[in-house]
Formats: sequence, C-alpha cells, structure tokens
Amino acid sequence: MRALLPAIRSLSDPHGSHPRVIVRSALAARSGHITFCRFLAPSDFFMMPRRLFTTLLGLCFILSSLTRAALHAETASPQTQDPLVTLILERLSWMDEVAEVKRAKSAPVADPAREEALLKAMEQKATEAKLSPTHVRAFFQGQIEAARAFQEEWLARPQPAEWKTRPVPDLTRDVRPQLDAIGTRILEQLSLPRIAAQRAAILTQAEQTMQQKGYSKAVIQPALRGLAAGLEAMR
Ligand SMILES: O=C(O)C(=O)C[C@]1(C(=O)O)C=C[C@@H](O)C=C1
Repeated sequence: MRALLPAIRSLSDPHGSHPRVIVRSALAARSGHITFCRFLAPSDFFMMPRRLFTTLLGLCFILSSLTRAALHAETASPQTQDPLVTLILERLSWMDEVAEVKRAKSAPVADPAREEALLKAMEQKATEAKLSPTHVRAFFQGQIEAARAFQEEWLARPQPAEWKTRPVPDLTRDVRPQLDAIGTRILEQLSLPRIAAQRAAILTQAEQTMQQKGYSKAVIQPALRGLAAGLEAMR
C-alpha cells in the first residue's frame, strides 16, 4: 500500500501543484464553507498522512468483514422461537402418547368431560390473571381441536414397531398433569403485552414452524385460530 502512495499522489495532483494548498486558497475566500468543502475534496483525501490513510483503510476492511459476518449470521442462524410457539408444539408433541393410550383402551379420541374440565380450569386462571376468559377458552379450544385431529391422523397410520413394546402411560397420572402444566405456562405467555406487529410475527412463525414439522392443515388451522384468539386475551 505504501508503495502505491506516490502514484496515487501524482494522480490526484496532475498539474504539479500541491492539492491541499489549492483547496485551502480556493476556500479562503469562502470561509463559511471550509469544513464542508474540505471533506469533499478528493485530492485532500489522498494527501492525508500515510499512517492515518492506512488506518482508515484498515478500518474499512474490518467494517466490511464485520458486516459480512453479521449478514452471514442472520441468514445462517435460525430465528429465535417464540415461547408461545414452543409451548404449542410441546403440547402437540404429547399427542402420540395420548393416542396410544386411546388405542390400548379402545377409547374414542374425544373426551368431552376432560375438555370441559380443562377449559373451565383455564378460564378460571385467566380471570385471576386479568386475561379475557373468552379469548383464553378460544385459545385452548383451538389447541384441543388440533390435538384431536393429530390423534386421529396418528391412529389412522400403522402403529410404529417401537410403540408396540412401550408401556402405555397412565393418562390421568402421567400425561394430563403435563398438559395442565403447559397450559399454565401458556397463560403466562399470553399475559405478556405485545404490539400488533409482534402478534402477527408469532402467528407467522407458528404457521411456518408447524408446516416445516410436517403437521397437516387439519392440525395447523385450529391451532392458529386458537393462537390468534389467545393473543387478544390481554387487551
Ligand atoms: O386428554 C386427552 O384425552 C386428550 O386427548 C387431550 C385433549 C387435549 O388436547 O387436552 C384432546 C382431546 C380430548 O377430547 C381431550 C383432551
């Protein structure tokens, strides 16, 4: 770089005059614009002390590397998953076990008594948390509908070999308390204030993630309908 500086200087000074002197004298009559014009004069730029010039070039290089690294990080790392989306997926991830219990007991997927008990409990908690019980009910109705659809699809497929040897869990003792705990965590998330753009982003993320994970429309649609209602529970 240092070897190039004389050549750069001669390019910026084709008539042999010292550019900084020319700029300074030209600007002397227009004192109000000196700072502005000095920044614009390219010849002035080339006459900077070498050390400052190389430092600036170094800074440019570092800045461009950082920008490239940031851009790469943005495209390479996955978007952070909103806890609400995680909780909806966690709830659904229990439904293969729940379906296996139904298969083992030859019980129907839908259990209206359990649904009503769960919805009442969540409404009660919503009221205590100053959330709209109507919206919270709609949220869980959506998730229950999604859970039913998933179970029906699961049971329509041949039972995976590894499930045949697995012990069947106890729904009341092992699984439903887990679903209730997820419900409580969901209510905490629904209590967080969010602007419209954040609510829209969560809905988009939920839809995209569920599609990527291979859930059917019959599962995704009610889950999203419930989520949209739940996100209004705060207002
Ligand atoms: O607990 C069950 O038996 C379930 O199948 C789970 C669940 C739910 O999503 O909470 C889904 C369908 C039933 O009608 C009741 C509840």
